[in-house]
Amino acid sequence: MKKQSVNRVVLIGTGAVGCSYAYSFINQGIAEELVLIDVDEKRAEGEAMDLNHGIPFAPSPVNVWSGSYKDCSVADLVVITAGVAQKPGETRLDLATKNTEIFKGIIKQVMDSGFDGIFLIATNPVDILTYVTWKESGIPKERVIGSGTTLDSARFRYLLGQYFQIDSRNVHAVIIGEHGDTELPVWSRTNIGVDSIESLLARNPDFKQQDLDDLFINVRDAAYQIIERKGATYYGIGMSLVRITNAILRNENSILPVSVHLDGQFGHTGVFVGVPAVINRSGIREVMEIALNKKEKEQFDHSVKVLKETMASVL
Ligand SMILES: NC(=O)C1=CN([C@@H]2O[C@H](COP(=O)(O)OP(=O)(O)OC[C@H]3O[C@@H](n4cnc5c(N)ncnc54)[C@H](O)[C@@H]3O)[C@@H](O)[C@H]2O)C=CC1
Ligand SMILES: CC(=O)C(=O)O
Repeated sequence: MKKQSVNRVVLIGTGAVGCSYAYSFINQGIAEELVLIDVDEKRAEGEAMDLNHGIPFAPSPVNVWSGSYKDCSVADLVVITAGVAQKPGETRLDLATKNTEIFKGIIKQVMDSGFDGIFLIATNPVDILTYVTWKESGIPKERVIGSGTTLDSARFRYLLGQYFQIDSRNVHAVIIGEHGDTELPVWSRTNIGVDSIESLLARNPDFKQQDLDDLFINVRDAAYQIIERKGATYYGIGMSLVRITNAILRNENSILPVSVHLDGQFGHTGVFVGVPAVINRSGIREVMEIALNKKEKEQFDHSVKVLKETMASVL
């Protein structure tokens, strides 16, 4: 990978998700350069102008401009949020064919620039589009990352924090599998601070398993609930993408549940799916093959099966 003194991130897709990412990116001061690209060039230009007007209030200097695919040549990270989003009633998997076509065009243009950095994908269905990015780009799998179940896990931690009245930053919990209808909570590895869910339920009769089952349904269906109310979701994913960007650019070795290529881990190969992984400046340092109980393993296998069937239908 190239060496340079400043970090450059190129964002492709300046719609609701892309701009929420850009806004959060600037407010957290995480890199020196942010390039905006959209098929709607005027929109990208307008967003760059608007974002630049907030820079006097940013924590550190950042250069934002609307650019072209040539700007990817020396980029450290290309973040893709371009494509179509779900309409009320649509699933994420319904977007697979259309967004795969859009991605083939985008990835070709990025690679034609000479790009040799890391891809971070958010467009849905994210596990499928991350696979498409890997296949079309030829970039090593460690440098192709999907947002996976990072947002779902944040929703899960937030709701668990509300239920147990504990700061969600002290809630250690992950959702794994498809970022979509077949995702699953890893209850066997969920801790509130240093306490397991099992011991919390055993100690306090006010906490009930049924409430936790309902809580997970609200996590799984959160996108439908929000899209039904306001047409799209974007702030949560914007902040999730910035969290992953930080893990990469700051070489954090952070563990986040992202969409990664499995090479035998969890008994699967040839699929991108959300599981915990260690992320640093090289991309995915390693996939964390956490132990799952029997029910979790069955649910995970089903989720992978659905992803593989969808991949077979679009590729
Ligand atoms: N991974 C996750 O957790 C989440 C993913 N998403 C997904 O993110 C994607 C974007 O959603 P929104 O921003 O709400 O949609 P949007 O419609 O607001 O923005 C999409 C942008 O992509 C641009 N675009 C379309 N084709 C393009 C191309 N060929 N090249 C460059 N730009 C192109 C459009 O002009 C538009 O500005 C959707 O697929 C959505 O489902 C949304 C929320 C969470
Ligand atoms: C739209 C979407 O994927 C989400 O909010 O989870």
